[in-house]
Amino acid sequence: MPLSDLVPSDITRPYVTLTFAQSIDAKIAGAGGKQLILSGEESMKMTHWMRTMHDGILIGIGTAVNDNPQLNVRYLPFPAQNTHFQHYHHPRPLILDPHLRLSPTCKLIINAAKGAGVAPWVISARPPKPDGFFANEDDGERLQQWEARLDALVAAGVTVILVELETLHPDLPPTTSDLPLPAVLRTLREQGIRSIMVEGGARIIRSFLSSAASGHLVDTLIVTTAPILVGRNGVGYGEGLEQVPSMSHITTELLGRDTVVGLKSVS
Ligand SMILES: NC(=O)C1=CN([C@@H]2O[C@H](COP(=O)(O)OP(=O)(O)OC[C@H]3O[C@@H](n4cnc5c(N)ncnc54)[C@H](OP(=O)(O)O)[C@@H]3O)[C@@H](O)[C@H]2O)C=CC1
Ligand SMILES: Nc1nc(O)c(N)c(N[C@@H]2O[C@H](COP(=O)(O)O)[C@@H](O)[C@H]2O)n1
Repeated sequence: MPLSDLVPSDITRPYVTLTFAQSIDAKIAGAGGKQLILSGEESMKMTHWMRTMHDGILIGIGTAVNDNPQLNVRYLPFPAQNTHFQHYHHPRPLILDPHLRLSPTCKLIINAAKGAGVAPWVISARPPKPDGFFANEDDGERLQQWEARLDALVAAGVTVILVELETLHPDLPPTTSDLPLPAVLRTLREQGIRSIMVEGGARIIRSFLSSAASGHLVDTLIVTTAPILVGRNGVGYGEGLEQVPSMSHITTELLGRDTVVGLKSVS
């Protein structure tokens, strides 16, 4: 049963499962962001099962650019015939990409064209208008370049969904180009996405875990820990995490050589 069938239909955001794989020294990638295969065969299968259970799979543009991921369901046994599982559900890839850095030739787009995945949605924000007291001469060019990238992505089959950036006051420019997660989630729910699996990377994990101030945004946290040490040059997500959500333990499972820990939100 898809997870979204368990989610009440009147909530204002999707159900959020935050999940990633880490080394025992809590690194999710190697030096310089090098992608690491941390999960063993069994826990990787678990990740792909979880992908079938969610409407969407959300990553940040840093991961999309660095890993060129596929985010589809590939590592599961062929579904049994004559059951309700005639084929697996691929989640919709959702990329948080304020500056539209996603390449129109990335695997997500190529796969969707071949039917090996679902066309990605990019969530972005229009750069501030180049007028008013705070405008500078680069703004116009920046907006033009962003619009050209928008056209290229749309031509490649990507749906671009826009949210408003946060400002301290309507007359002031945005304080950050990071997309406000409550608005992102609300918009996704309005677009019919009832459950998402957030896979990372480091900045996105940190943003979701720090979101306690804006009301908790993580319902379930599932962390695979592989028996690998990466060392201090690896990419971690814990630095600067001040306010973390209150969560309680659900389960600890050994999958092959990995340990998988599940926590749920305490609201
Ligand atoms: N082991 C694992 O399970 C996983 C590991 N990874 C690894 O993570 C690394 C990538 O992580 P990282 O470089 O941090 O990139 P992320 O994938 O976390 O993307 C971060 C970017 O997303 C954009 N963004 C938009 N809104 C937000 C927001 N609210 N909060 C944070 N970012 C936002 C920004 O783009 P902009 O800069 O354009 O403003 C930001 O730089 C890679 O090395 C990858 O291999 C990734 C996923 C899973
Ligand atoms: N569960 C898990 N284990 C690992 O060892 C990983 N490196 C990741 N990474 C995430 O999966 C994406 C790659 O997905 P595809 O194999 O291309 O479908 C990668 O970008 C990370 O989000 N996850």
